[in-house]
This record gives sequence, C-alpha cells and structure tokens, in this order.
Amino acid sequence: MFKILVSDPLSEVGLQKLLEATDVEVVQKTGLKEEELVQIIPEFDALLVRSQTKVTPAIIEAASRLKAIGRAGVGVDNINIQAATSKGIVVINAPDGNTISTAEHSFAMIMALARRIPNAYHSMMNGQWDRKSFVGVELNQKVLGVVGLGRIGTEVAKRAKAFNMKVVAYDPFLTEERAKKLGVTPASIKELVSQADFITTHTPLTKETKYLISTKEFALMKDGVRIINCARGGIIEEKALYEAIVSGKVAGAALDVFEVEPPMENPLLKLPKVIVTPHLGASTVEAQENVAIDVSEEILHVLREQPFKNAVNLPSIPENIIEKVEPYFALSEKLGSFIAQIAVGGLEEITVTYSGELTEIDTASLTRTVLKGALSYHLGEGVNYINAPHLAKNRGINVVEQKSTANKGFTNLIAVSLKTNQEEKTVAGTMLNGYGARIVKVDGYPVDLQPEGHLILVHHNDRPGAIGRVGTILGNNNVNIAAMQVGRRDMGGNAIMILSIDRPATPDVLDVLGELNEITSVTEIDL
Ligand SMILES: NC(=O)C1=CN([C@@H]2O[C@H](COP(=O)(O)OP(=O)(O)OC[C@H]3O[C@@H](n4cnc5c(N)ncnc54)[C@H](O)[C@@H]3O)[C@@H](O)[C@H]2O)C=CC1
Ligand SMILES: O=C(O)CCC(=O)C(=O)O
Repeated sequence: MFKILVSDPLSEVGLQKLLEATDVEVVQKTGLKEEELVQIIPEFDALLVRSQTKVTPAIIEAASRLKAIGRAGVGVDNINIQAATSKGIVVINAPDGNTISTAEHSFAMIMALARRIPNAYHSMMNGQWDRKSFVGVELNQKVLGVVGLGRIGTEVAKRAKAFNMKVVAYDPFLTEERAKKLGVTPASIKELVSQADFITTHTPLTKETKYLISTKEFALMKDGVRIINCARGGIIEEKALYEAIVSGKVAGAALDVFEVEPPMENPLLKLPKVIVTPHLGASTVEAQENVAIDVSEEILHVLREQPFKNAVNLPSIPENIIEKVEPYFALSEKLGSFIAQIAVGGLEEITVTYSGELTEIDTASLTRTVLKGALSYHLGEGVNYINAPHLAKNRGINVVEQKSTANKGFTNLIAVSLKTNQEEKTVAGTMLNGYGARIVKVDGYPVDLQPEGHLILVHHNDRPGAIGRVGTILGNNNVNIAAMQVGRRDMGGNAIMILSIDRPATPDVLDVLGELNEITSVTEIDL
C-alpha cells in the first residue's frame, strides 16, 4: 500500500483517481509547518503540493521512503529540485492543465489595464460617477511584446492576434518557422522592449530570467508602455518598475505575481496605475481539476513503476522513443551491474557504445540505466534512474555515450567499458529475437549467456583439466553448475569461463578456486 500526503488544498474531483485507487492511502493535511512535515514525511511514498507548501532540503532529507513529489501546476520553484534529484526523488508537475486559465487571466489583465476597469469599479463602489478619469486605450493595432513564447505565451499571442494586435516575441527557443506559423515577429529582448505598447512575461523564473526586465530595459521602452506579469515575481525588477511608473514612463502595470508573496509591504500596491490579483492565474475550476488529475495520474505511474512523462528532474522521453528503447532497459541495467562487479578499483570512466539499430535512436535513457546498474553495485539502493548521472558527476566519473557501425554481426549491441584507476573492463550484450537478453562478449572474449542469477567469472590459462578441476571443486562444495561458457582467443593462451550456478558460492569456495595454478582471477557476479 502506497501512502500519499496531500499537503495543500487540491481539487477533490482531481484527486478522485488517488482516492479510488485500492493500492493507495491518501492523507490530506494542509497548512503544516516545515518542522511538522519533517516529522511525518518518513511515512510517505509520495507528496502532493500546490504552491503553499515549500518543499525544503530539510523535508527532503527526512523523506526516507519518498519516491515522488507532485506539483499540481507548472512552476516548481516551491520545491528544492536539487535536493530531490540528489535523493533520487522524481519531481512531477502538471504543465498543461492550467495553460488556458493563465493565458485567459493574462489577457483579462491586459484588457483591465487598457480600460482601467478595476479603478473605475473601485471609484463607482465609492459612490462616484467619474467618466473623465478612466479613459483607456484600444488594443487594436497595438504591439504586444511576449517574453517567453511557451505554452502560456503562445495562447496569449493567439488571443492578441484575435484582437488585431501585432505580436513580437522573445524566446531563445523560438524558430523562424514557428514564429511564422503563429504570425508573430521574433525579436531580441532589446527590440521587444523598444517596440512594444504592452509587454507581458511568460517565462519561468530562473537565473537567466531574474530581473530580465530592469532599469536598462525600462529606459529603452516607449513612453506610456503597459506591463503585465502573470508568470513569476522577479522576472521584472519591482524596484525598477516602481521608478518607471512614478517617472511616468510606464502608464500602468498588471501584476498577478510578486517578488515576495503575499506582497504586504510592497510599495507597488500603493500606486493607482498598478492593478493586482493575488496569484490567480491558475485559479479556475477547470485548471485546478486538470492539474490535480494530471499530477495524480503521474504519481500513480511513478509509484507503480509505469512510464510517466512530466518529470521535471528527468529528460522526458517521447512516446515513439520509449517504444524503441523499452526492450533494452533490463539488459542495460544488467550490463552496468555486471561491469561494476568485475572491475577492480575506483571508477573513472564509463563508456557505452551502441551499434546496429540502436545507432538510429536516442539512447540517453539507456545510458542512464547502464549507469544506474553500475553505481547501484557500489552505492546501494539509493541509486536510481533520476540521480545516477548526478551521482556520477559528483564522484568525478566521466560518462561517454557513443554510436558505432563497427559491430556488423548483431542487429543491436550495447557495449560497456569501465575504466578504473587500476584496469579497464568490457562487456557487451544484445537482444536476440525470440531469446531475450544475452551477454555476448566479456573482456573481448565471445560468450553467450543469459544475464541473470549467480555467475562466476574465471580468468585462466587454457590448459587441459582446468575446466574439470573448477567443476570438481564446485561439485564437492555442493554448488550446482546450471550452465557454463568458455571463451579463449588462442589455443593454450588466456581464456575465461563463466559458470551459471544455482546458489551463490561461499568466499571459501572462491578462494579455493583462486588457488588453482591455471587460474588468474575468480569473480562472483550477482545479476
Ligand atoms: N500566475 C499563475 O498562476 C501561473 C504562472 N505560471 C508561470 O508561467 C510560466 C510559463 O508557463 P508555461 O508557458 O506553461 O511554460 P513553458 O515552459 O511552456 O514556457 C516558458 C517559455 O519561456 C521560455 N524561456 C525560458 N528562458 C527564457 C529567457 N531567458 N528568455 C525568454 N524566454 C525564455 C522558454 O523557452 C519557454 O518557451 C511558468 O514557468 C510559471 O512560472 C504558470 C501557470 C500559472
Ligand atoms: O497553484 C497555483 O495556483 C499557482 C500556479 C502557478 O503559478 C504555476 O502553475 O506555476
């Protein structure tokens, strides 16, 4: 039974999937302090939050069972991703469910700002009938600058086009082709801020986007420009915005988000040219249902070890690629584990070479899996698909992925080599049509064995009787040999034996084998 903690208020309809699941117990406890979360988190397999809960390193550190953190929304700035990644916890978000709501809110803010609706409302509610103070501007033919043309930015741009606005967009990932399709003009940030009548931001808050719009950018803007931020506080520097409004450069600003939330002492709230909402972009019935449904489904996938797509701390694998790489996951992990068990010394570099049909697909996920297999042997259960590359990097292990057309004999081949500070070892495996995974080469010797169970790898000199003596010692010690592979390069030269045994041999038995004259090394492998 999986235990899931829901620590922020989430849509009940959205949570239905979790509440109905027979393998899940859902505990809903909201408004907990950090210390309280630290206390209870060790009981839970997954944590589900909206934006109130700050998932700090202390909470993650205490989360001994946690496999997933789900964010019902897009921005994950309330979750310490680095701490989660180091601990191998997958962070899931719901990137699509609130796109339309946030785009509509942004557009509502653009219109409210243009027509001064909140100010007029406020005046009337105070008993005034003032028609002179609230003269607005049209959107028709005005230039809208969209900073960040992702999901939300794109929807805002489409709505602006419907209002006959001209749209210029700044986004480092915007291609000419996409811009053309959307009917927007790509621009640099300088061009955008100097051309726009309205500027709306739709990027995440990152090191690059923090204060993306500041004093320098305000100086380039047209007089009377209007600013909208429904993305994250801090993309526009509030101090610079305040000065630009007071100086008359900026005619108005509409803000849904703030550098500090709630923004109680914020001087911007004292300016009549500023209209505000309390981070309501995603606050619609539809968006809250959508994000809760999406994140609940994804959490179940993670816990049930089924494929999931919206992990923030993992590269996403497109569905057409998943189909192609999935059959190789088990083999990749076994190859990683095998090589780690046979190599002596501190790991320095792991190289994964793909051949045959694998040269044509994105194999990054398989390399992660090889790495997981290799590092798990040394670092234990804490290693998983999420933190394996991070752990390798932290330990200075170089990871190389390459494709090769050299191995023509196999329709697919994964070759793994591991360099340690003492030696270099290699192993290669393939998926044989109808026979499943096979290891086909060890240290350059051709073999053919199933990568599973207990194995003993023996390096020896190719002399008559060597194989028999190994068999006799194992038999005398009640270790049954289920299968055996021998490989050699030259008659009478170096050779290997790989024995598949029914139960692990004890260290004493391995020592006795190692003492035989012909034998140069004995390694037990568990796959
Ligand atoms: N007010 C609210 O309630 C909500 C706010 N948001 C905010 O809106 C943001 C955008 O959401 P989506 O459109 O779904 O995300 P998205 O990931 O689809 O789009 C973000 C876009 O920003 C672009 N970008 C990244 N760095 C940039 C830079 N330095 N300069 C210019 N563009 C840059 C990316 O290329 C991407 O196209 C989220 O990160 C979140 O912070 C999202 C939902 C609700
Ligand atoms: O949960 C919310 O209402 C905040 C939404 C948001 O900012 C996001 O999804 O990034």
